[in-house]
Amino acid sequence: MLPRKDLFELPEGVIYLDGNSLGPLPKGAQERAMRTISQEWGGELIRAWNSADWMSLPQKVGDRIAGLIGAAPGSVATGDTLSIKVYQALAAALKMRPGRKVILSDKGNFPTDLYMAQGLIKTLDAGYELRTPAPEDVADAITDEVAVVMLTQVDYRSGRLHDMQAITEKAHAAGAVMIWDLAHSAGALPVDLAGSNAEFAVGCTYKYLNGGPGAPAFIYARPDIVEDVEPALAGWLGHAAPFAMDPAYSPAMSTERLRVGTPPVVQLSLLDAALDVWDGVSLSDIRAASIDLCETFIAEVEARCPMVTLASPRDAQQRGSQVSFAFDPGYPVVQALIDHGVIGDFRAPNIMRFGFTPLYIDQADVIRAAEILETIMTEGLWKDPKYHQVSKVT
Ligand SMILES: Cc1ncc(COP(=O)(O)O)c(C=O)c1O
Ligand SMILES: Nc1c(O)cccc1C(=O)C[C@H](N)C(=O)O
Repeated sequence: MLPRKDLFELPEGVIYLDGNSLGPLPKGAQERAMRTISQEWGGELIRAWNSADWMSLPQKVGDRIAGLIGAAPGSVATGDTLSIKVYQALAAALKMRPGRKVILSDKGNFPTDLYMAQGLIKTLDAGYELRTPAPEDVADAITDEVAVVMLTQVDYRSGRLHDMQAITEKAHAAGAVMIWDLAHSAGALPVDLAGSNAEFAVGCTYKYLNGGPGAPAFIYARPDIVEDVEPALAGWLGHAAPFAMDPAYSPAMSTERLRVGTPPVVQLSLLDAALDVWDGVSLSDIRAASIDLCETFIAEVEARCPMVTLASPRDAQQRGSQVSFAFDPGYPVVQALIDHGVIGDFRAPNIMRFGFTPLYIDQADVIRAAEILETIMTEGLWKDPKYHQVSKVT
């Protein structure tokens, strides 16, 4: 059943190992976006909110994402950016634990998650503290001072996987609220969000869900607590009756209260079409194929390139759907790889990062990518000065 390369627009001659940063364009998505623009917006104008049912699109897409992360229909809202959703989840979670002053994350978390916590702490000015131990020390750092544990399940740099079930249980045993960032999990591996019992989860849709650059983010609130969730950003589309235009805010009685303003309709319809590639796909099959691809890549690269060091967990069960290698200087090596048709990316200070997406990457791609890396390393092609010019986006 896998891979399903024919469902994607992939440029000829490119091995794309960066779907963990920006997924490729699914074939139906372009047509759907064009239809939304020309027929719905162009032809229907404002009537399209009803005639094309734009108003239901955020919830419809939320339900499709819910199906991919082990959440119940109605428990996932879409819109805004992941940074905003992190802020909302954290602000709501802190309100649920008055008297506790510690936010626990880890020092490997993606910068925006940490910045959101730092910014919120400053805004609240109520003595909150952000603690960021090493990822492997998080479980031991969960104490009864902790209000919220906020972690990204798969570390964006190393691919290290937190044990969602065990950490959530530990957080709850200590009386803390749990927030998971699923940016590098949704569409990458099976997630049992409802089974984990976490209160909140957030994520983006432009990586493994292939929603395109700037695609809307998502937020989950556990159904049994949602009516107690206090929205920090009380936007009109999170109101129980937006078109009542009531000057007083009254939140929707569902995760919809975590919506803020007007949904990005073109991106949402594109994402809706992009999610079609998951029809009939089992995430357990994806996980098994992803592990095979990662294992092959590690074995091939280690056999061919002794100068690089594995910077991801060696145990596949402790790793998401990416493999990182450390090398100094990694940046020009990645630029040379891109120039030779293998797209991965570089993360400072010295990480060469490769994402494995079984929907459109197969074993032959992985072996070819390792061969090209070997040529670049053994022939020193990366030393060419043109690969040392630093771009804005790495
Ligand atoms: C774990 C994680 N959180 C947040 C973000 C970014 O959030 P935003 O979509 O708001 O840029 C990323 C990637 O950019 C990420 O990997
Ligand atoms: N969101 C991105 C962007 O707007 C530009 C370049 C990269 C990104 C990313 O998503 C980076 C990604 N979260 C990472 O894991 O590094």
